[in-house]
Amino acid sequence: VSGAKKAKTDKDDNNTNGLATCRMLLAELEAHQDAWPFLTPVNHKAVPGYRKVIKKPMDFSTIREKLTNNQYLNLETFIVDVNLVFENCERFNEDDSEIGRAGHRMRSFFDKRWTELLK
Ligand SMILES: Cc1nnc(-c2cnn(C)c2N)n1CCCn1ccnc1
Repeated sequence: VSGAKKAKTDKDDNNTNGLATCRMLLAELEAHQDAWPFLTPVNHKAVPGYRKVIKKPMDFSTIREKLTNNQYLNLETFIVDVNLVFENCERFNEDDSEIGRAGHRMRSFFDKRWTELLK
């Protein structure tokens, strides 16, 4: 029937809810040379104090899992989790430390990229 409403899928509309942008941004984060501290969950059994201090652990593999399981409503909810990775890092690590510096470099890379993509 002409004019029948087609089911809306994000394949049809360019980048519905920004999920294609999320996939692009996450791939860039995972590939970044300073991503190494953030690729997998912090092993809280091996890191004294981590579980007590960091109430909401987050890392890039968990974000990847959530994206794959369609757990992000839109770009905003994705950005909340990415920023959580960097907030946790700043809370637990000295600015003047290997991991602390990696976190600052990753945060400024992410801020630059998503603002570029959203322009
Ligand atoms: C992320 C992150 N924030 N703090 C840590 C960490 C892990 N151990 N210690 C003493 C920390 N301060 N991490 C995870 C870093 C994961 N890592 C460490 C070496 N290779 C990966």
